[in-house]
Amino acid sequence: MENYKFKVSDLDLYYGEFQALNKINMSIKSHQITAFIGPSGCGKSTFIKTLNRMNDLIPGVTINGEVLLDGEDIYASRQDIITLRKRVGMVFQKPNPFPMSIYDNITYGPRTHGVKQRSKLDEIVERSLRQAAIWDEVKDRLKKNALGLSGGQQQRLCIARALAVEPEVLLMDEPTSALDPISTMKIEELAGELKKDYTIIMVTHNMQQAGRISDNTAFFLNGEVIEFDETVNIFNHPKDERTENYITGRFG
Ligand SMILES: Nc1ncnc2c1ncn2[C@@H]1O[C@H](COP(=O)(O)OP(=O)(O)OP(=O)(O)O)[C@@H](O)[C@H]1O
Repeated sequence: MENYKFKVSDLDLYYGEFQALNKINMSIKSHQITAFIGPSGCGKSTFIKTLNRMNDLIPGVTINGEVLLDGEDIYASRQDIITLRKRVGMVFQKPNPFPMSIYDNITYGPRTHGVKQRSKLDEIVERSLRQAAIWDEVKDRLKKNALGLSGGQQQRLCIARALAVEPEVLLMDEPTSALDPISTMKIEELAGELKKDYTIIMVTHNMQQAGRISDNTAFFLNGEVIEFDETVNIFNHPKDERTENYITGRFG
């Protein structure tokens, strides 16, 4: 049997009367990078947020269908959102460090989950920052405010913060769109490293990026998944004409 982390069936999402997602069916494999591409407003961000329940608590949002994480329905009433968000972490488009020290940014999540011992917190800080490939740049300034870091460093700090609670999945919503090319390259390399330990799901506007780093790609259009396949197939032999038109730059 294939090793699927998420299995999404017939997922619809409405903002009020407006249907933003229409019958999404998708199985997402563990320890791979899955990319979501498609023109602006097609539902990529809305969909990625359904995977850790970031939008069903918005007033007026209705969700139908099923999202299984390791076979368990994350929308079942017994599901605890705090636990879900610990398992499925998220990094946003704009780096959003908390206005506090680098050390406190990283330890915020673990402390919330009850880790108090100083030596344990120190260990988490070093491990997370190393995993996010930023340890060497910040190890001598852990007590300095995180807002003093560059944009690219802030984004790697946010990745480290997400990793500090040892999630299983990392959702990334256009994590490099606010970054320069060198920082972008670092985050792409990092994603490639992290997939050994985590399942990574990423929204990107940048098709070259999807082509470079993802194993699987879903093409979204008007709230539907038009095509979902291995990235090499999506880019070299798309089955749907709309996918082909999009990846060859004919619209979007
Ligand atoms: N909170 C909200 N309330 C009402 N409509 C919303 C809300 N968030 C998104 N939408 C609408 O849902 C649709 C999908 O938006 P979404 O942000 O998921 O698209 P996207 O593919 O991620 O776009 P982009 O690439 O521009 O970020 C859009 O028409 C958007 O206007």
